Amino acid sequence: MAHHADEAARPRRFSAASALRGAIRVPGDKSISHRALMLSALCVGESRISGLLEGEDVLATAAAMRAMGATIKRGDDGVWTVHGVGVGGLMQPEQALDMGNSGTSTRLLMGLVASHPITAMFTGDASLSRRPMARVTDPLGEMGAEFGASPGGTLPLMVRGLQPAVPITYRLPVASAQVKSAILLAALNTPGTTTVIEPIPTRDHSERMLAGFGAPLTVETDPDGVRHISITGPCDLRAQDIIVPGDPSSAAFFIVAALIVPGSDLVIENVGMNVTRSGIVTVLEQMGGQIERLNERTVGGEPVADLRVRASALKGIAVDPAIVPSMVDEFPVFFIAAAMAQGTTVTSGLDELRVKESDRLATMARGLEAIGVVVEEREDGLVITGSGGAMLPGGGPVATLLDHRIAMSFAVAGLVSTSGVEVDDTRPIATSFPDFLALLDQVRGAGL
Ligand SMILES: O=C(O)C1=C[C@@H](OP(=O)(O)O)[C@@H](O)[C@H](O)C1
Ligand SMILES: C=C(OP(=O)(O)O)C(=O)O
Repeated sequence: MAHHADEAARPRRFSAASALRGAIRVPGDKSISHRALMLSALCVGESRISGLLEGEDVLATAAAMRAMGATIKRGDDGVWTVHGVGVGGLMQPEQALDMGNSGTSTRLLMGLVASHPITAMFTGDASLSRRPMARVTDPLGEMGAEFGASPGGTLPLMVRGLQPAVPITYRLPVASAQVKSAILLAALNTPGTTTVIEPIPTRDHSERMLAGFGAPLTVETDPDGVRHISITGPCDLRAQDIIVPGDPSSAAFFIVAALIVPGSDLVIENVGMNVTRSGIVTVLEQMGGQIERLNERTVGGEPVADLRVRASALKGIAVDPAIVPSMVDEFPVFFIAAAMAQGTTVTSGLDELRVKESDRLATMARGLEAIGVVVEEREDGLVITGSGGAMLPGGGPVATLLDHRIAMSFAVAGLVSTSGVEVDDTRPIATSFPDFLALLDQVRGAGL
């Protein structure tokens, strides 16, 4: 797994672009790709996955599932085949599971290990080793798993699973699809009914895919609108053919780029439009962004559309904190859109951004300052004064702190900058979007 420690940083200057045009396709959804590999590895028989994201985070999940017994291969046609071990059949990995930069791999796999009679050591890069894990070790500990963590409860962390594990009813204290999913995955091999109570809805890919694989999963919404998600285990999963739709979080960089680069008219094909993920489109439309949904359809049990995005005069807004979970990873690039809007954009309720690959509120605030944007950092959000469509001054270098989304966001900012934006390291982009730079070069036209 790449930790980038052994090679030099790869800085790049991103300069102003002329109109973005044409049609592009973004790679497969990262959240869905992780889950497709994990669930396929828990079936007896062969599953086939098309459109799998081949980014470093997903490859970390593939390597871990192989280390626990699954056979996972990529065909020359890009389709992945997985021969699983069956629920209950995970084997003890011989070496530490290297999770690289990936929070999703780490937290979901801890759930799987928690209800198997195996012990696994989880390690990761400097960014992942700072991220909080108590949010998963607390509920998984209630189910009977044991943990040996570094002081502060961070990686490296040892997980000893229990079989049979104990079913729990757990109310999520943070809005986190990773925590919800870790518990649901542990529930697959746990006798009895495990219930996750989700007061604030988060991405529901786990629920959709578990049901698709035949897990006995029920979702009930109580009179207060709170979701109760239950699985009764132990249960078998049935091997599937899965098509992974394009990642809206990756599409977001091109949506924002096309909105802010004058004269742009860009089609982004095959973008996942699950409402638990599409908040960025809603909010950009509220700001005046012209985003047309074409050819709406269902792919692999998920809603998908092609998006036609045209350059638009954006207006600053106050973003409703209720929409935050459906665009939690899109705030870095959203802040670039806000920097180009007319007026002030106010965001709040973004505490979770402080515990992502970097502290995304602080990292974005410092980067925006470095390129001449007026920004106020608050405890739970940023307040950004937009340029009203005028080019941003530019500058840098912007510190990306091992955070792929920071690197891509400032690459987009460079497209509307007078003097260019220097990004200190583009290597982290491979975490989620290995083809990002090639696609950007494809649509950006001639630099000024
Ligand atoms: O479940 C998932 O696939 C993810 C959930 C989110 O994290 P949290 O659950 O920590 O909010 C998101 O930020 C991450 O990129 C992917
Ligand atoms: C937060 C992210 O991922 P993870 O938590 O899987 O590292 C992300 O991709 O923005």
